[in-house]
Amino acid sequence: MTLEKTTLSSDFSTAEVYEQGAHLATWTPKEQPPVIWTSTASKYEVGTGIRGGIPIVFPWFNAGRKPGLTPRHGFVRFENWQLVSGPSSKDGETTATWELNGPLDNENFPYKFRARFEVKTGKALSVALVVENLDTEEFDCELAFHTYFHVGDTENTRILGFNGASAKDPFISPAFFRQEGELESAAEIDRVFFTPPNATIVDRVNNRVIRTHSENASNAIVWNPGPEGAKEMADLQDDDWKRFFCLETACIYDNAVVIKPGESFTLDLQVQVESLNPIYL
Ligand SMILES: O=P(O)(O)OC[C@H]1O[C@@H](O)[C@H](O)[C@@H](O)[C@@H]1O
Repeated sequence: MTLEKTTLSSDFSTAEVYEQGAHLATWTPKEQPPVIWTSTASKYEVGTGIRGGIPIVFPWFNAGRKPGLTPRHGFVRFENWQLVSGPSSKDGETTATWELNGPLDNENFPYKFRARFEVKTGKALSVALVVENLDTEEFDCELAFHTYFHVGDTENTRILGFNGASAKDPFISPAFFRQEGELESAAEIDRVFFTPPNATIVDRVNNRVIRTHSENASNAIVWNPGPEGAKEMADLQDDDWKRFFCLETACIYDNAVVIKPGESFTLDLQVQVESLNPIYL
């Protein structure tokens, strides 16, 4: 069975969003390489996550904050979301919205909720995940956009914005540390920052910078599997670790969000691309 996909085209850029997971797979500004990347080895199968794009992580991140939470990164990326509005175009931007209603069949999150994923593609890409609590009890949850960014060479990429931030990195040690200096490579890293994902990605090979901004996120995570990790992942080509890294927009760990009955929380992300200015080299 093939996965249903919607294409949002605007005067400036194109986005493709799959119904399964409301998964934005690509975002490509006109006459440029993709900014949001998906693996050519990705499987587009029912019940299997797409390797790339913007996987929506909810209601827990990774293995979650207590034992026994499966699947990794929550279950909504494997569910079919419904396109409820759009795509519609106005003033050079195209928008569309998908919706998913819970509870779903997961004993670890039995609450009634509505999740909406809003996409706007134009000169910039804007996405928002709005989670509404329709239950009689409050719940807490972790949320993330696990975004895969395309760069020419992860080892020749700078990521500016996390100098001085509190951080944790399982590749280094389980302890907290302070990020000293900017990230001078986007390769072989799994680092959680306790600061929002307001960053400038300097891609010297594609001669451009990608800017990311979020109003409501509390954490940023930078992840790339490196050469050994990529070999172990069936839906990545062996050298794909050179072509992408994830910069995640998140509220995780102690920044998990409590949503009261009748209230909602919005996780947002804006992505812009511009030519490389030598001040960033
Ligand atoms: O393979 P998944 O579930 O899409 O997750 C991708 C990666 O996500 C990262 O956040 C994790 O730290 C990695 O361990 C994991 O491999």
